[in-house]
Amino acid sequence: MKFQSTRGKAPLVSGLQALMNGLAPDGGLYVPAVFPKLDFDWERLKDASYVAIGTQVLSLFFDEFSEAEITNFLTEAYENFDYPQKVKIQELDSRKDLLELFHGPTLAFKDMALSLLPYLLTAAIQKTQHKETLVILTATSGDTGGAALNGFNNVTQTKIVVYYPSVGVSKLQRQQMTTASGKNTHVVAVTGNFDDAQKAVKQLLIDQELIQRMQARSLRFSSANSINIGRLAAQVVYYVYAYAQLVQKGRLKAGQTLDVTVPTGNFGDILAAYWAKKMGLPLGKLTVASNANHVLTDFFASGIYQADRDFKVTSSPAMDILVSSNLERLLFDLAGADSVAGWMKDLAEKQTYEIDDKTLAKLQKQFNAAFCDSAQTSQTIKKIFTENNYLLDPHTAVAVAVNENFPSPDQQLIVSTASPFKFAETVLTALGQTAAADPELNLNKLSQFSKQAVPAAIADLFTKKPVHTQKLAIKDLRADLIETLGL
Ligand SMILES: N[C@@H](CCOP(=O)(O)O)C(=O)O
Repeated sequence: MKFQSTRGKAPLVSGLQALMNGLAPDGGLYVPAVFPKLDFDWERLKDASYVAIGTQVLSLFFDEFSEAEITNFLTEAYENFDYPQKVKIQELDSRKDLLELFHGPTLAFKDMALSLLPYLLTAAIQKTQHKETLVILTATSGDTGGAALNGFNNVTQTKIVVYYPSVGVSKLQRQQMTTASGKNTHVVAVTGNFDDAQKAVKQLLIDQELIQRMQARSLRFSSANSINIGRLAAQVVYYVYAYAQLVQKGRLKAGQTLDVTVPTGNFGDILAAYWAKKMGLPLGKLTVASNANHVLTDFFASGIYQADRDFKVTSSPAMDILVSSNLERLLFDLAGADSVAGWMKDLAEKQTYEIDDKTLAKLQKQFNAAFCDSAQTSQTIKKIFTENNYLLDPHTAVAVAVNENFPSPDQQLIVSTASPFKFAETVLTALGQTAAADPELNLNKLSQFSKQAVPAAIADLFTKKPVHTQKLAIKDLRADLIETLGL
């Protein structure tokens, strides 16, 4: 399998190369040159394990690895998940199921890909006989950072660098990042928002002067964000697994249409659903659920992407994003590299672009999009707890609320991206409880109120002392990297 850039100006590369590069040298994102098709034998798949389905899907993307190698990566990556099947399907009502993707070590869906990416990357380094250390640049609005730091913790031949916004992330997300103990970690709070950090990362990844200095020190950039193809491929797996499980449970007949709703920020998770559909999975409408930063809702309605607007800090911080990177991959699929290159140039220069009517019509045929503000998010948390005795985190609550906007005859899958304990303060307040200033106390309060145990993965998190206390302006990140890497 070869990979091409969405902007059409970079050479075709192998899967191993695409994994290591992270971003294509022309600033575009890697996509499969020819889309693989899955063989859906539901009689067999309905009883298959997550690892077995993962092996089948990932072998199509990364044929440089043997099936046995991929099975080993997946087995080891998900070894410490707190749910034996790795992801859980939770029935909400007769037509709706939640897909819980937060049973990994940092309690967010990011663990699904970021527990695996270190295995894929280190194997790619070995197979291509590269001697360099990978410097993995990562921008986060809260969840990716913790998951990347955990996944790459002390992984040989890697150094993991995380930039997070100093304002907006939850106390628990901050604690996960600032207490990362790996010797290969560098974590910086930035005085800017996620978009500023992501823009800086993308610029650094293709900074030729820096790349040359790195080469002289036997260092090489990669990324742990969903711009990395390894993230996307790993996320396709859970849609296939979820479908198989719904068939197994009798919630779906093989071949029946399943609609999917995804709380969306950087567009990686919903793009993975679109790719699964392209590979032949019988998915229907894909619903893009946004919070008060509803740039995507407006775009799907009008065809105008308008990033130049107020950035809002909301109760669903991981989705506080105005420039959704992976939308570029979707647009490439619908309109091709020349159009994408032009739109991305407009976005960089004018913070806006407008797609043509034909592309907009194609988008609207496949996607719904709507948003929900923080007040509706709270109401949804309360309603679902009262009616279903089920605790939603704020991001999932956004998706549950938005899903209500789109009545459909088809079965619904709503992606549940984080544990409610990651956002205990917000969840307690939504439930009418008084949240304390002390985040550890809130974990216990939420546990008592909901009669659910605090997840073991975070039980002693607040006993750890933060070791990463650096705070920098975006303009100083390059100089800091030069100093940190000894360039
Ligand atoms: N929601 C993310 C933002 C980064 O997205 P990614 O999927 O590209 O890593 C976060 O929580 O950091």
